[in-house]
Amino acid sequence: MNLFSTREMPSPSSLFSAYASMAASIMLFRSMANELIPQPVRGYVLSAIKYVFKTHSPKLTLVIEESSGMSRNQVYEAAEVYLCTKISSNTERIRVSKSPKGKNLTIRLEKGEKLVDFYEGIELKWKFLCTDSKQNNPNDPSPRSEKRYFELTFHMMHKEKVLGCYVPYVLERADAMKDEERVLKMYTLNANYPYNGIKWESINLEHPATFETLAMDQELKNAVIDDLNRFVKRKEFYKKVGRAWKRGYLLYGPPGTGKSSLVAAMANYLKFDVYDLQLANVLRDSDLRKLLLGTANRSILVIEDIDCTVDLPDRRHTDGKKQHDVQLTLSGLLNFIDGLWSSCGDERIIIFTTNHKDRLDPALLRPGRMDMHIHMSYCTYHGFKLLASNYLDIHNHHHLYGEIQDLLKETEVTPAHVAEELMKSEDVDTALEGLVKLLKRKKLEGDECEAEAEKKTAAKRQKTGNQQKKSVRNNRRIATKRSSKRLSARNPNLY
Ligand SMILES: Nc1ncnc2c1ncn2[C@@H]1O[C@H](COP(=O)(O)OP(=O)(O)OP(=O)(O)O)[C@@H](O)[C@H]1O
Ligand SMILES: [Mg+2]
Repeated sequence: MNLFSTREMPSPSSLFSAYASMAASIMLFRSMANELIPQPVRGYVLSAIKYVFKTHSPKLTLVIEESSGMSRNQVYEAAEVYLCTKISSNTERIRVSKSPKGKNLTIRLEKGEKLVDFYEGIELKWKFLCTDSKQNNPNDPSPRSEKRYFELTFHMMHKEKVLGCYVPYVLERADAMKDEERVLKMYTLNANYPYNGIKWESINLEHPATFETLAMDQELKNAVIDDLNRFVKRKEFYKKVGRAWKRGYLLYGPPGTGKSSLVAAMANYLKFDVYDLQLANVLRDSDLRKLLLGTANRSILVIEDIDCTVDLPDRRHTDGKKQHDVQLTLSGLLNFIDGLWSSCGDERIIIFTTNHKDRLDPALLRPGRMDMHIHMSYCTYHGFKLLASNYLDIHNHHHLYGEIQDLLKETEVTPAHVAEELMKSEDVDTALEGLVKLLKRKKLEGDECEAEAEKKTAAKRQKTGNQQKKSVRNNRRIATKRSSKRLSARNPNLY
C-alpha cells in the first residue's frame, strides 16, 4: 500500500552537491555585492537570491493524506494522535472534542497549524492542511469536499531514517496512546436469543481491577504477568513453530477468591476486550461456532464456572448415540477452540474458571489444552496487607497485624470477605477490629466443624469397629459350627 506521496524526489547526493555549490556562490556573491552594489538596492538583491536559494533547498516533503484508496491511511491516523502530544506554546489553534463514551478529551491540530518535532537530532516540520476538493475539481462526484492531509518536511539527507525509523516510531507511539485511551468492551449474548438469532452485545468494561489491586500470591502474580508479556511478544515464534497464536488459562478456586477480578486485571493490563460466553444459554454447536467466529483479535474469551454452567455431554456420550436435547457438546466447544477459532484469529486468550477443578471433564485438563492452571486461594497475610493498603490506606505496621497474621494462618477466609469487612468503616482501628472479630468467628466455626467432623469420623470408626467385631464373632461361630459338623461326620458316635 502506498501510504505517502512525495514531492521533489531527486537523489540526495545530487541535491546535496547542488546545495553546497550554490551556498559557495552566494558567499562569493555577497562579498562582491558589498563592494559593487550600492547600499539601498543591496538588501533587495540579496533577499531575491535567498528566495531562489530557498526554493532549491534539498528538503523533502511527505504528503500524508487521510485516505489511501478506499481505506483509511494508517499513517495519517497515527499522525493525528501522535501530534497532539507535540502541541507547544507556538500552536495557536487546536480542536478539542469528547465522545460520550470516551474517557478523555480528544485534542487535534486545527487546519493550517504547524509544529516542529525532533527525532534523533533531526528537525521534522509538520503542517496540517485542508483543501476544498470541489474548488479544485468542481466535477468531483464525492460528497465530501474537504481533503485533509499532513505535510512532513525535513532535510533530504534524512530520508532513509525518517521513512525507516521515524514513521514506524510515530505509528507505534500512536498505537500505544490509542490503547491507553481505549475504552474496553465487554461482550455478552444478546438478550433476545434464540428468537432473534445469536450475536454479541457490548457494554463498556469498567472493572477497575488491576494486578496492583489483586491480592494473590506475589510469585504467581509475577508468573502470570510474565506469561502475558511473553505471549503478546511472540507473534513470530508462534508462526515459526506452527501454532495458533492463542493462550489458555484455567482459573480455579473457591468463590470470592478473585477469579473474575483476575480476568478483568488481565483485560486491563493487555487492553483486550472481553467476551463473556455464558455456555448455559447457548443451545447449539452451530450457534457456538457463530459466536466464536464473531470475536475479534486481541481479545479474551471467558467461560465462567465451566463445571456447572452446562452439563456438556462429552464425546463418548454423543458418539453413535442419539443426540441429547441440548445440542451443544463439549467436543464441539473444544474442537472449535483448538481448531478453526484459534487459527482464524490472532492474539486470542481463552480463560475457563471453576470452583471445582476436580469436577472438570478430563478433556479440558489434558496437557496442552490450558497452558496455565492458576489457583486462586484463600486470603494470606500478604494478600490482607495489600487489601489493607488499598482499602484503608495503611502503609505501615498496625498493632493488630500480628494477631491478624496468626488468625489468617488458621482460618479459611476469602479475599472478598476480608475486603467486605475492611469496607465497613473508614476508621482504621474499627475496620481492623471488625476483621479480627470475623476471623475469630471463622476460626471458631472452623474448629467446631473440625470437632464435628472428628466426632463423625470417630463414630464411624466405632461403628466399623463394632461391625468388624461382630463379623469376627460371626465368623468364629460359623467356623466352630463347621468344625463340629466335620468332627461329627468323622466320628458320629461321639455326638
Ligand atoms: N484476590 C482478590 N484481590 C482483591 N479483591 C478481591 C480478590 N478476590 C475477591 N476480591 C473482591 O471480591 C469481589 C468478588 O471477587 P470475584 O468476583 O473476583 O471472585 P470469584 O473468584 O470470581 O468468585 P466466583 O467464584 O463466585 O465467581 C471482587 O469484586 C473484589 O472486590
Ligand atoms: Mg467469578
